Amino acid sequence: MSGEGDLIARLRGLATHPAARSLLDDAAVLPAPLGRDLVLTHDMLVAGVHFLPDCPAGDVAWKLLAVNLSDLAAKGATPIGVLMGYGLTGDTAWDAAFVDGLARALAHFDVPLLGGDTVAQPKGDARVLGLTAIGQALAGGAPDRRGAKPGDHLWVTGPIGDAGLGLRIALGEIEGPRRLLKAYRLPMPRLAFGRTIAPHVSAMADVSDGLLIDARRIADASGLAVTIDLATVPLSDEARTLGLAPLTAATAGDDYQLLFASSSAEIERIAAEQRVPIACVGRFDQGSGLTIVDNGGPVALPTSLGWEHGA
Ligand SMILES: Nc1ncnc2c1ncn2[C@@H]1O[C@H](COP(=O)(O)OP(=O)(O)O)[C@@H](O)[C@H]1O
Ligand SMILES: Cc1ncc(C[n+]2csc(CCOP(=O)(O)OP(=O)(O)O)c2C)c(N)n1
Ligand SMILES: [Mg+2]
Ligand SMILES: [Mg+2]
Ligand SMILES: [Mg+2]
Repeated sequence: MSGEGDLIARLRGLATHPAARSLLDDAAVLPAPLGRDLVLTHDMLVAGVHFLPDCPAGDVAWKLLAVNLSDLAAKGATPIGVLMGYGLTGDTAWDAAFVDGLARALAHFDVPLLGGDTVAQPKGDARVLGLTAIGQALAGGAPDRRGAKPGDHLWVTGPIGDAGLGLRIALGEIEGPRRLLKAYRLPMPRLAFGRTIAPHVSAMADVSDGLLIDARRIADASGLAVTIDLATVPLSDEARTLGLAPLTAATAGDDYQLLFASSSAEIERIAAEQRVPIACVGRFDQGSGLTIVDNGGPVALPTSLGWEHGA
């Protein structure tokens, strides 16, 4: 396999949904879901920024799909299709492994590849990939980051911090169980949980950049203050064994857990029913900004609350 035509020929084998028009047309044509809002998101992955150059191509394909589906999960949406942007670097074995991994990921989430674009990247450039995910909101609409109310609790699904440790394992900085490496390379978007709790939240986002920074974004968007107790950040047993500090976990990012504001008693019932670990990590109040405490005692804010590109 080499070149644009060959890659598209391979992708054609995956794009079997009629809306994809066998990747022979200028665009995909998808019937609009009747009476439901469309949810649209686009996230990119760049080698050296989001994944290490030695990451297996199939895992990169999984992550490209999963991080976008995580944004849909945060809107309580059901995926209905994706469009992919692909940069060719001339490494044809990598391309073939990527397509195989993408096929597995699409099948796992039962989401059709509808189209995309393929371009050559200048020699030596880091690999760049993009994906647009299209979802269908629940009949009640999609939760917003702007809807938190004073007195709402801040909840997060767990664990938090495993992916950050997985990155350190991938970098060879520490040794640790393979499950942590997988948390970094193969995130699992919380689609089913997001869909079920969406009607019971006042605001929701996924945790991509870090628990603290993403919580502050919900607070800022809602015009409120948020207080987070580090003692309640849900760490995995493996992370505890490795001595992960809650503050490190809460600023590491790459978690792809759901973070939401709610005052509903339904939250704990749904989490127990779906066996999704959740933790109440904070609370929204009148005011502005982020305050962190540890078991109620004051803690100074770190200089960085999480990942910001170009910062
Ligand atoms: N280059 C861009 N063009 C248009 N909108 C953008 C661009 N980059 C980010 N956004 C928008 O800014 C908002 C925040 O982006 P981001 O932090 O990447 O969201 P998320 O963490 O949900 O992926 C989203 O509404 C996103 O669609
Ligand atoms: C090689 C490597 N270095 C560092 C990181 C850490 N990192 C890079 S981007 C990022 C935040 C998530 O990516 P972003 O593109 O900001 O996703 P979005 O917030 O748009 O969903 C994190 C935690 C990583 N994932 N891989
Ligand atoms: Mg984004
Ligand atoms: Mg995102
Ligand atoms: Mg980000």
